[in-house]
Amino acid sequence: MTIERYIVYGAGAVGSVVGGLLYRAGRKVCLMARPSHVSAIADRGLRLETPTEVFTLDVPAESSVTRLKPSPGDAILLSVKATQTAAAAAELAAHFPADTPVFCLQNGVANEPVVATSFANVYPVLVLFNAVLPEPGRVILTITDFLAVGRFPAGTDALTAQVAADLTVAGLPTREHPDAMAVKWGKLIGNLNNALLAVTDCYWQKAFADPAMLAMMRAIMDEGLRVLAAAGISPADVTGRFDIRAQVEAFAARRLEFSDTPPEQRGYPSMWQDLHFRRPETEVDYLNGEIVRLGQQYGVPTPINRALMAAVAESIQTRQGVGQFPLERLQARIAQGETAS
Ligand SMILES: NC(=O)C1=CN([C@@H]2O[C@H](COP(=O)(O)OP(=O)(O)OC[C@H]3O[C@@H](n4cnc5c(N)ncnc54)[C@H](OP(=O)(O)O)[C@@H]3O)[C@@H](O)[C@H]2O)C=CC1
Ligand SMILES: CC(C)(CO)C(=O)C(=O)O
Repeated sequence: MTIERYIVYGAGAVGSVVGGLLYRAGRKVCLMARPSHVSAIADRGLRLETPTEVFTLDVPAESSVTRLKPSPGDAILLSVKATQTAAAAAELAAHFPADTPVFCLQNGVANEPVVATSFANVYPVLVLFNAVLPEPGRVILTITDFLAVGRFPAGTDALTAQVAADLTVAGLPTREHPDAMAVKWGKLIGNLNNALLAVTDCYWQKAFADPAMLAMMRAIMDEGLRVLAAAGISPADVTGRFDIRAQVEAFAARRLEFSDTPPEQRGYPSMWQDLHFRRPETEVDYLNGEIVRLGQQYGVPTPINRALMAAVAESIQTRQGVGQFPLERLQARIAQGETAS
């Protein structure tokens, strides 16, 4: 099979960037998005802002899959939050044949197994860029790095090669990886910090310029790595620079450069966006929650990730948005948890 059309299911921040750039590169694309985003795109086009360019795209967008006629060259790029994966997979399975390839452009490690119960060809995709959808019809790509794609549960094939090539031509450098789930475990360790930045109201560049935030990020990731080691899970090193501690050090060395990031270039993690936009839920159960559950199973204490989960849950419950737990408050909560356990 050759992919002839990309259907982006759940075109929010990530899906709009990927779908928009693929469309701009001449690929056939349809975004499946919420009605407000679809009508803004129909009225004014999709405004895509990257660190170097701003352009508007008349990319096709629909709010229901029932408006699409399935075709043998279709591939689905799934970019809903992990909390929405089961519902998305059920809707997709009712409309598309079971051999339709589904690429999971999502964080966490729980999406692919769910999608694989309905679809035979499932592909984990590592997304290492930051995007924000501040309002319907407008998406901002703030920090760009690279993507990686493989088959689920393992391997690569002709479609991973095509997707890597298509995304790379579109301006999103993408490599194939034979153990993409191990790559996703590695990404999950970094994503444990999403909760920290959300509850302290911080963006990536500022966090990497702040020694106290760096120390906390390291403690969060170390706890996660201890749990994975006990569980026998080896997160993959995709870049050759994926020693997480070394990365933190490297970022620390760029402190001055990062401490002066203009507002439009600030990278806020997806969970910060969830709290900021007062969304009803976050992915915390699929990120820090994985570590807490595995820690429980393998007898590794996880007071830091537990405290982060509780802080995110409390922020959602009170609907007070980001920044409800400045670092000192969070540290006090962690200490309380350590004493209690
Ligand atoms: N943003 C980022 O920088 C990055 C995010 N990621 C990961 O990528 C994934 C997507 O994140 P992100 O793009 O930020 O999330 P968003 O919430 O911005 O995008 C998901 C979109 O899908 C929509 N949606 C859900 N169900 C449907 C449906 N049935 N039909 C149409 N639209 C639907 C949601 O609408 P609604 O909100 O109304 O439910 C939302 O607009 C997550 O797993 C995230 O962790 C990975 C790397 C970077
Ligand atoms: C890549 C990164 C860390 C970008 O913020 C992300 O995965 C997220 O926001 O969820």
